[in-house]
Amino acid sequence: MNAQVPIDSPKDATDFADATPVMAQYLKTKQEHPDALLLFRMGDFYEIFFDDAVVASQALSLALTKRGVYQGKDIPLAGVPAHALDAYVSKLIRLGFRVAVCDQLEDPAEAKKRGSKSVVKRGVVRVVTPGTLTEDTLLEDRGANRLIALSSRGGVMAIASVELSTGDVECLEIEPETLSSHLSALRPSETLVADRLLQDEAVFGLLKQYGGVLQPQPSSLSDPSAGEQRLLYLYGVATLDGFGSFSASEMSALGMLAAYIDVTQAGKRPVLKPPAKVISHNHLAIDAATRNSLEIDRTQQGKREGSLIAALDMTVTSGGGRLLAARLARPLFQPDAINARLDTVAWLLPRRDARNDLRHLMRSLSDQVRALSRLSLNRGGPRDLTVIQNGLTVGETLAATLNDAAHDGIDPVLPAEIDSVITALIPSPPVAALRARLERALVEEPALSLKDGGFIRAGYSAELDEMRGLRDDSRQIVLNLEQRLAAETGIAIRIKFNNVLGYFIELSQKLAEQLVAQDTAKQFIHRQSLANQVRFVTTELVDLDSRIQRAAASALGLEMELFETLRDEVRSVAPQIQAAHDAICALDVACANACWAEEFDATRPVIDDTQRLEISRGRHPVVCAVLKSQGKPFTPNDVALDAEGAISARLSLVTGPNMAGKSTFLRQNALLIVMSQAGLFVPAKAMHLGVVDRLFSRVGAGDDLAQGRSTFMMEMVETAAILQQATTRSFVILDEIGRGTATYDGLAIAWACAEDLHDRIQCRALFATHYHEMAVLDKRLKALSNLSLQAREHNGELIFLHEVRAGSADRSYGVQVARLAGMPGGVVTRARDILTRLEEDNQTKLRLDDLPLFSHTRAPAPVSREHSKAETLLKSLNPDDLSPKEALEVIYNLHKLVKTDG
Ligand SMILES: Nc1ncnc2c1ncn2[C@@H]1O[C@H](COP(=O)(O)OP(=O)(O)OP(=O)(O)O)[C@@H](O)[C@H]1O
Repeated sequence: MNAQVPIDSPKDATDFADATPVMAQYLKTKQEHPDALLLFRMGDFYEIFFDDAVVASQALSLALTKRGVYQGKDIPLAGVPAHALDAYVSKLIRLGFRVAVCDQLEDPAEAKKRGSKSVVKRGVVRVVTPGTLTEDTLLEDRGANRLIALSSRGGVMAIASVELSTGDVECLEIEPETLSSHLSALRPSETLVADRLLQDEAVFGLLKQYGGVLQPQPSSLSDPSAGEQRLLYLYGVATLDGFGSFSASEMSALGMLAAYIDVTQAGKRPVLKPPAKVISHNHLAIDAATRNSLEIDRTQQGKREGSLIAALDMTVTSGGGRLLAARLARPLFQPDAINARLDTVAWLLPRRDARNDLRHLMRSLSDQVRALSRLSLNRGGPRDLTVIQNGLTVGETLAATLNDAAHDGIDPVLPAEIDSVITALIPSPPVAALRARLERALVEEPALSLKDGGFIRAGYSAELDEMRGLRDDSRQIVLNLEQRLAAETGIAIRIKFNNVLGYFIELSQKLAEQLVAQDTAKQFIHRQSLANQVRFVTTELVDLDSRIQRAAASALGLEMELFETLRDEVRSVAPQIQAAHDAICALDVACANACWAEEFDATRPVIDDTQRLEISRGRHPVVCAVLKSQGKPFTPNDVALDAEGAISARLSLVTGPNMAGKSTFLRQNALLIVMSQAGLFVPAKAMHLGVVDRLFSRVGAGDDLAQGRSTFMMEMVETAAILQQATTRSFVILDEIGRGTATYDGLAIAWACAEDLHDRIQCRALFATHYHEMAVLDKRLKALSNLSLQAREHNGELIFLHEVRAGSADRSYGVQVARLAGMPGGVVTRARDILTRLEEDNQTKLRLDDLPLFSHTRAPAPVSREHSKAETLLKSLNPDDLSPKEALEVIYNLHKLVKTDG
């Protein structure tokens, strides 16, 4: 949802004559951020005024009150405690709002020095939007959070994408018809798009569906040359030459991102990697409908549980989890690149001990790049430094472990990926120096917040140690004073502290009265009376208080300075930290796949650029795991397809009873292709894959009522897209095309699609159908074969074998499956009866191998219907004549009859 914030704040508010100085400051800030909810820091709260207050109070269930008057009207007010900001912002973001956070930029005491009426300086420190989150509390652990920009120049479309929390930036040129494929691979949380492009209905429709929150941008922001300037500023470089060359549309998209980052981060520059240029043709294209139907990263119900990634993900770091998801979202196309990934898994597979050591080490890591991103945006704390330190230390140990494994004599050839992982993890001299410094500087478990201090180790800075000494000594002096006053007065004096009064003496009412009655009472100055307590200070205590505050403030101030120095040092080696992090993610993914391969007996696919697909004893990675967890077996199946038709058919028709496993078989083969091209081992005995350029799946669509399309219409739209876009190198699975319409229309459409796939497109394809009549196609189409899944009837029971065999099935056993599903016995018997008659009828009326002739068909003749025994019994009764006992008897009789009927 892209929530619009209604703004009722004064529009012509240039002079704010009627406003108090603080309100004028608020109104001016609001004018600069009209589209965001403004959270305005006042003391310990973020206050929200005017219509924002009304909206926020509803969205966050806050009390709506009022404070002051503007132009004769009360000003509505809501507020959230400053310490709980993240939680509230997160809720607002989830609801689709943009939130501008306006902070106090100086200590109120500073402002007071300028005069009693002066206002504390405030400014918007960031605008929080769904695509620009950086806080762990606001982000999903294993999910990417991308902001993208879509642009079109001279007929060329481009997407630029940034993940602010990890620093990943990329851009790519795309063909307009592949927009859905790219959007569904990137899954942006927020999309920037030039106003002009939104007028294109097709683009708008896709963005609405897959683009997250849309942020239309004026065309001035999509100008490529202005974009270049913004990029230079964002990266703090004088030229972009080092980044490679970008087309006008890529530059326009990158420029939109840069402008948006500048606004939302209030001018702070995150550490970003140079934009990686993605070449669409180097990847397997998977359109949105296919991705959805294959349930790669989530099920059709939107859950991770039950998806391919959930079944495969054995990574131990969140970065590794994100990388695995990214690799599955965008598998590769070049055999060399795929084989390079597979080499790594193959190398790790036999080294079980080393793998366990590596995984154990990686488990101790926190998200380094997210910590780095927060530090670069001045949002990080001491714990983020610890995360970096730990990452560098563990990285070095990982490199050493890999080095040892490389010399274990099992296989002298080191895969290129492992080699580059080791290189990235061995620290350069400045990184090693930083690690050593962080180790010396930081305490083991620093506080979360910078303001709490105490994170710098004693002994790191002599100056800090001295100030802390002073502060701690003063505390001892307070204790001494407490004891002395107690001795002098004979009263158990307690010295306490709070932020308002500083140090004070607190006594119960009774003790206070005793104190006041004494001669010594003069030195005690009354400060406050509460219900049961009275508070005093003494001049000595006030003096001591300010000394302590000064020492504590200077110690904290110095700690902050030390923090900033360390942070800048971290920032200066950001590229090396990012490279080490990326290396760990790649290692994690490879180790995870090796572990998965070991547990699920997976194999390395042979990848080349033939046009074959041969799988021996393949298994569906998700269904097989589910059945395994229930202690049930999964039946492996083979497939052999060759687009050139040399070693096998290129198109197989798959028939078989309902529930026999047709859909599972189709999807399993598509998923094994996705896994192989993502560089992962696959659940099969053997697999040979000639790389696929585009993968298409049309499997059981649901209604898309939101778009006003029926099931059948959706099915036709998706099938049309497949037939228009598939190439000889594509792989297509079509499941029960045409089932959503009248039988003959459906059969005609399915038939024509199969012919088109076979004759014109000539790609590898599996086509499941219940139209058994289509089996005769194998006589006409030379590269088409029939496969079927078998079921047997045994003692009236239907037994599914889940085994794929050559040849076609002759029956669907739909009626038996209906019975298994618990359909009432009477309906099943009746259906069986109708089926027999329809079959007899069809045999005389239809000759479907002459398909074009079958349009002269008649609807089947109505079938006479006999009453069941239960119905006859019921008809013979008059309920009014029955006693309760007789009625009960009738129920028992009916039950018996229905059981025998069923
Ligand atoms: N190879 C297999 N080994 C074991 N069980 C299987 C296998 N394939 C499928 N199954 C089981 O059979 C169920 C039905 O499979 P599936 O949905 O693929 O059948 P179908 O033939 O497509 O059915 P329909 O024609 O009704 O859509 C699955 O949920 C799974 O539990």
